[in-house]
Amino acid sequence: MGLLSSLPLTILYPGAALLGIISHLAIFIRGEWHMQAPTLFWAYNFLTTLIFLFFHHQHQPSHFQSTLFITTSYNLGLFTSITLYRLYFHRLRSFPGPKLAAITKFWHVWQCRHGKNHLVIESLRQKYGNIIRTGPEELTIIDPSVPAAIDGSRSNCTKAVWYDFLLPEIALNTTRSIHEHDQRRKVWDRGFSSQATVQYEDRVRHHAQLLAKRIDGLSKEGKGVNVSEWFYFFTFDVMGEFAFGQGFEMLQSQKWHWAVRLLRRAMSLLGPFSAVPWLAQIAFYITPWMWIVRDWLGMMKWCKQRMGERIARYGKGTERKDVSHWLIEESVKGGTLERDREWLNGDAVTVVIAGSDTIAPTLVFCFYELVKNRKLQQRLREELGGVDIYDKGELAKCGLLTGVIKETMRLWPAVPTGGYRQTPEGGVEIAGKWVPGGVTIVSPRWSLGRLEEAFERADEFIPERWTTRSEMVRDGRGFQPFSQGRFNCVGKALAMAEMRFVIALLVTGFEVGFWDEEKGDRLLGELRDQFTASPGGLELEFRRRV
Ligand code: HEM
Repeated sequence: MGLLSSLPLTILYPGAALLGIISHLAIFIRGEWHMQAPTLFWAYNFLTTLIFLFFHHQHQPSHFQSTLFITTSYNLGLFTSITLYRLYFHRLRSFPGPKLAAITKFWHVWQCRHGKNHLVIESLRQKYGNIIRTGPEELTIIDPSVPAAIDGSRSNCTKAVWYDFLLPEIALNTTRSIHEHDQRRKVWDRGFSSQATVQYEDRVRHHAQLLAKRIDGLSKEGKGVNVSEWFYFFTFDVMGEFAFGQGFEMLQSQKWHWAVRLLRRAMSLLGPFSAVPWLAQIAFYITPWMWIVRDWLGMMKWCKQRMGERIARYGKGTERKDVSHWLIEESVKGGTLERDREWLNGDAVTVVIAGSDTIAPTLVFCFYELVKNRKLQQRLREELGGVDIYDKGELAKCGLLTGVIKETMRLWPAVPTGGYRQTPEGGVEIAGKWVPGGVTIVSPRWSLGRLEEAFERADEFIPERWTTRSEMVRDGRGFQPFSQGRFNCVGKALAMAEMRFVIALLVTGFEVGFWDEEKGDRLLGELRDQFTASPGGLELEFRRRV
């Protein structure tokens, strides 16, 4: 510090700038830094305060100004170096894309401020083609071969930094360690074996019937049904039971449960801020009082308490088997219940979000398509006419029903752009291009489903492409609504069975149309991509069939 005071400011400022350049080239250029964000934040603040106090102590008349100039010089050096490097020397510099996106992910945050990442990427595709540099270290590749390249059995890709977003919470779908994931997945697979899922089906049916009853009630009162609420009430109630053996009782109370409300508000954070996981770390550690962070932490606390109660019920003979039963059983058997508490809490939240926030939007969009095309609705009803809809096997054989669900998932994917992967250290060839290691790959289902080279009349809803008109699927490799490989959806079979049953129950029970002036404008206009799709409101008329 003595040296600092003897140096003239004309040397001090360029010196600070040089230090900025050196810290980029020697330190920050390597590895991942997002998890260190809170530490760096405090370290920078601490050093700035130290410099300020030093100048103050030296009775410098302009100690505030000198501190400001030193820190600004340092940051100028650091960020100029980062900018020049990312634009002109980076391994991805030859890939096309917006210049600002190559410099900083804040560009993406700004573009996604309204939660429309799926449309942002579509417009980039129109402008730059199918391979776009959407971040300093990120490529978005819209090609049917990408899902297999990043998730297929021969892929060595791992989950990208995005999955650290929710740390310190840990869960099956967020851990980035392949070893940890595979160990945990074995436990989950037991909870989703055919023997286990048979026991959940009763609960799905019970809640679906309650949903139909509520819809019938509203119809008798001459009211429209906002399916963007009711389908969520249904799926969250079912998944609450699977996770904690206790639903949210929204179908009963006919209103949002406060914890689900918190969860959905907190999920909106994933829309714009998915691009900058380090900012989420700063928010979690430094500003836990911020409203949106508070929502998330409040919801987590609620889930932890429910999981605590669920554990207390384990083995008492009164419990009904749910997903948690299998997760808890594994920990009890291994004598690791206390050690596994973080996993159990995180996994419980995963069941709730992964199971409800995916099925609900798929059902909403499915009914949107069925009311737009009443003839299709009628044909579906005819197909279901002679079928025992309570027989899962019979329903699975209904080609048009499955076609309608698949076509919904193609055009309106529940996970529109999410599922980011990171290339392995040695790099990998994707869509005919060599991609170096450590690069995030985005393979957006929203755009893949709309590729004309993969689907004939790609923008049209034609369920027959999955049944009698298979020539309309030119290249089906890109259609992976449940993902594939080791990270694929563990709840796929359950989800398909659940969706088939609810659709069959409602289509055979009701004539469904738009309510009043409704045309679906809000549904699409307010649709947000926040890892899962969050549709706007959709008011429908359900008329009980005789
Ligand atoms: C329409 C329904 C569903 C769709 C479209 C869907 C889609 C997906 C996708 C795309 C992934 C991969 C996500 C990623 O790469 O980060 C995934 C993973 C997962 N899903 Fe689903 N899902 C659905 C329903 C369910 C249900 C009902 C459950 C369970 C109750 C569930 C549980 C999970 C879990 C636990 C994972 C993580 C698997 C792992 O990392 O090993 N999903 N799902």
